[in-house]
Amino acid sequence: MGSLGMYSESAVRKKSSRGYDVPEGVDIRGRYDEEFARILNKEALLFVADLQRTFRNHIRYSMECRREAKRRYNEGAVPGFDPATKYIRESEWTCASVPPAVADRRVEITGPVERKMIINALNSGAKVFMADFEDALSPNWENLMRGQINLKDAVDGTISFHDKARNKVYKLNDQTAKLFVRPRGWHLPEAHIFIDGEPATGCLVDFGLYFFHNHANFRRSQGQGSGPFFYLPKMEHSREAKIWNSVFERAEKMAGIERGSIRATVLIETLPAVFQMDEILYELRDHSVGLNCGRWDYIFSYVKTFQAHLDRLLPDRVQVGMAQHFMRSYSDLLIRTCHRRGVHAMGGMAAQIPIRDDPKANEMALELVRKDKLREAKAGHDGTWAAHPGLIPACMEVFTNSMGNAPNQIRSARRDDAANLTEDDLLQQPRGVRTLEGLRLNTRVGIQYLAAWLTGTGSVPLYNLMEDAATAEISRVQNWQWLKYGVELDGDGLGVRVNKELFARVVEEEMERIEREVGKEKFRKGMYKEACKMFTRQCTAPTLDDFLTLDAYNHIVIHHPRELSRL
Ligand SMILES: CC(=O)SCCNC(=O)CCNC(=O)[C@H](O)C(C)(C)COP(=O)(O)OP(=O)(O)OC[C@H]1O[C@@H](n2cnc3c(N)ncnc32)[C@H](O)[C@@H]1OP(=O)(O)O
Ligand SMILES: O=CC(=O)O
Ligand SMILES: [Mg+2]
Repeated sequence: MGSLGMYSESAVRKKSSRGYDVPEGVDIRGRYDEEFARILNKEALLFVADLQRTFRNHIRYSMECRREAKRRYNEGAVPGFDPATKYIRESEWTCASVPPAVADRRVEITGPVERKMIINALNSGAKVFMADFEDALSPNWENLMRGQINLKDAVDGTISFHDKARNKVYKLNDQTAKLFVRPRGWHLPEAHIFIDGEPATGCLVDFGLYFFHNHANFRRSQGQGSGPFFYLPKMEHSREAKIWNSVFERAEKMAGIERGSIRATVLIETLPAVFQMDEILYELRDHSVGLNCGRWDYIFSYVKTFQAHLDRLLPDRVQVGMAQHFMRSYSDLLIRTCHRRGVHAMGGMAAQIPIRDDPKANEMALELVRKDKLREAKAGHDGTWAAHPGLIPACMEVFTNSMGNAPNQIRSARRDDAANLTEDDLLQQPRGVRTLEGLRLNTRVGIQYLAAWLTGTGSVPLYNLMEDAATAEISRVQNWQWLKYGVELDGDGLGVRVNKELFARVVEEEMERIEREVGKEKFRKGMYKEACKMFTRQCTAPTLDDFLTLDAYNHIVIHHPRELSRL
């Protein structure tokens, strides 16, 4: 448990906030629950408030810089390497050595912080489980607070789950995966916790509460003396990594643990960040365990960054794979950068999941996953992601065949050849066609994903693929761009220009198809109509919303006493 020594007496003064016992300046507007109150105790809230107060101006400035960069890209600029930080890219330095507890990360499973899934993931045979508050989670109050409770029980080793329908009890095995936690991105507020009259920053809430309650137990039971471990999403610049580094240092100081105990893997999943990989590792050099190719957000970011560049339109979403030159270049440069700096270069997520009712289709899906993992292992990645426990044996086999008994390829796959990759390689426009069927699929997937998200589910199987916030974003921004610029699509061999009338017809027809596919009852009870309205607005808006989940978030914020609230 943390010490309160660094905070003043007045700051810990007791004040009631809708039943919660809170420090001065903190207001909890989410539903009261006795179990939540154990997570939201005064000391933990004080720690979160301290992080918020210390870093809020830095965060605000970083978000302003994002807006400024967007303005430049929209005026025709393209991202590139920063001449001012050439010395960081060109000088020789390494990150702190990899903690033994996480030397071998050949397969990592990911999933939302849902109770049964946490147990299944920790028992899955993967080396690491990334518990997700981000792409895979709909961040409503219940999910977030239950997620914190679940993680605490997981770290304590006491987590269990009784599936009453199947009369099955879930418990942890003796051997479990190592836990990493992914807090939300910098852009998302937490509107159920106000600090000094403003919504808290979502990721500081996720990180702060998890760290406060678990650092000691984690280091004892999981980290072999180091940790806790994190994944950091959606950064666009090393200044954002610098904030995380300072957050970690402050947390270590509060906990009285050695500097460099906390370790994090940064997802390189925005286009600007690929030009900042050395700089990001440099800022986090005492706290880093590598980088990861977050390919889905990366594709989303390519469209978003080039939203106003008509000469850089993407083909249909299904055609933008890792074999495209710009994607392969990104993965190769990430491997080279990480290995030069002595840390893991993690691969990403293949979208295929097991198909239970069709063995032939299942084998084809597995084969696609194997092929993707083989490319990653041969390229020099140290491990990869799996979306489902059923994929772990295949991923494990591919990486073990490639790496043998070595825990990783940090020393053996230097990939110095990738040092020659240029800005042009990283930005090369992907090849492929844009089709009416692509517009239809984007629409069908986007609406169904949003409908699930609004009802509390952040990752879903759709058409035998995993869909989450990152994959759904591609559907949204691609539709927006095609509509905005009246792009010509291939519609069964005929050129069809996208406009509002065509899109309205596509939306109507795809809604009918969704209703047929999910059944009338589920369609009526679900939030498909609300999702359709939201998705349509986002695709037809005059300016592109930065994130799908920012608008949608307003619809899942519930303040107590019960009232729907808009930020
Ligand atoms: C772009 C990115 O950011 S990728 C990372 C973020 N995305 C994710 O993490 C997605 C994680 N995966 C998932 O959420 C799920 O696998 C889905 C939604 C894609 C598919 O879910 P379902 O259709 O419910 O899977 P299915 O019915 O086959 O599940 C079978 C069993 O596996 C379990 N399972 C499935 N996926 C996972 C997982 N990722 N972690 C742990 N357990 C899982 C289920 O809980 C179920 O357990 P049970 O048999 O004990 O009841
Ligand atoms: O977070 C992972 C991604 O692909 O996006
Ligand atoms: Mg992502």
